[in-house]
Amino acid sequence: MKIGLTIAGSDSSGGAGIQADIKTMTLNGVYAESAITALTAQNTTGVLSVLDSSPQFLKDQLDMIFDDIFPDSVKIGMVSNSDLILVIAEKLKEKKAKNIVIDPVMVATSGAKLLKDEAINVLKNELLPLADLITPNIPEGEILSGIKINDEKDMQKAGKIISEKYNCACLLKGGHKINDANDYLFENKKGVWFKGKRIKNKNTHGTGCTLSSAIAANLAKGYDMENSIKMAKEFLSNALLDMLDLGKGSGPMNHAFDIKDSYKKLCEK
Ligand SMILES: Nc1ncnc2c1ncn2[C@@H]1O[C@H](COP(=O)(O)OP(=O)(O)O)[C@@H](O)[C@H]1O
Ligand SMILES: Cc1ncc(COP(=O)(O)O)c(N)n1
Repeated sequence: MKIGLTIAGSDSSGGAGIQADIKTMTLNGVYAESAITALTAQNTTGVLSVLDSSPQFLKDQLDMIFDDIFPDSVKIGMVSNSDLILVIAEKLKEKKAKNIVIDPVMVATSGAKLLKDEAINVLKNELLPLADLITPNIPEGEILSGIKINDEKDMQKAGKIISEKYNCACLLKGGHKINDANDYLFENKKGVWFKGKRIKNKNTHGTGCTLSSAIAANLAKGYDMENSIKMAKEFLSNALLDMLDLGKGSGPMNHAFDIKDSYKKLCEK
């Protein structure tokens, strides 16, 4: 059994964060471990409050994980302050973690800020250089590249800048209304598009978390970067296509679309 680790925040509504990551890794055939950076009180309409883990407690979680069941890949999501970012950077280096996927979560789909302004430079200088892959959305891509992104040409420029700056692969995600949900990978001096049909579904809470943890699961299983992304995008599209409709805002997807019949029976009991 291959092992995936998610280092991220808990989403009380279950659609994003740690909860989305564990479901995604599990349903992609990988055993999931978790180190929780923060508890959020949130639902599909927004984030009410956030309780950060202490740096010492995050350190303890990472020690217990790495010293026992060593993960084959690591996905990092919401980390709201610089002290926690520094703990993660130090531990990833100390433990020689591999296959590191960083989703540089800054703002939730609902609009809530999940990364403090003071932490952006620490994220850029200490954590991103450790990544094998960074998966920014368009607004995050603008902050990391320093350029405005208005079309697919700009996505290509920004993806190249980010990849070269942090010496890793960069998957710039096009979910934010620029195009047909096409994502752009820049890796080893070359770019490739992952085409996606935009699905008419307002329930996109947790798409970024789901994509990055599916990629991490595939890397854990030994797939290369391009195939890991291709399969992860398929998984995400299928979860969106299931048209689950929960909550008053932008709701979660159905990660368990693939086991629907047996799952449905369980739900009916
Ligand atoms: N309506 C949609 N239909 C199909 N794919 C989508 C849709 N919205 C987002 N995606 C895909 O979901 C993934 C996450 O993208 P995005 O929403 O940009 O990230 P984030 O959740 O970090 O803001 C990307 O692969 C993107 O192309
Ligand atoms: C704990 C946590 N982590 C990440 C996200 C971002 O997810 P999304 O941008 O898809 O809302 C979130 N809403 N909550």
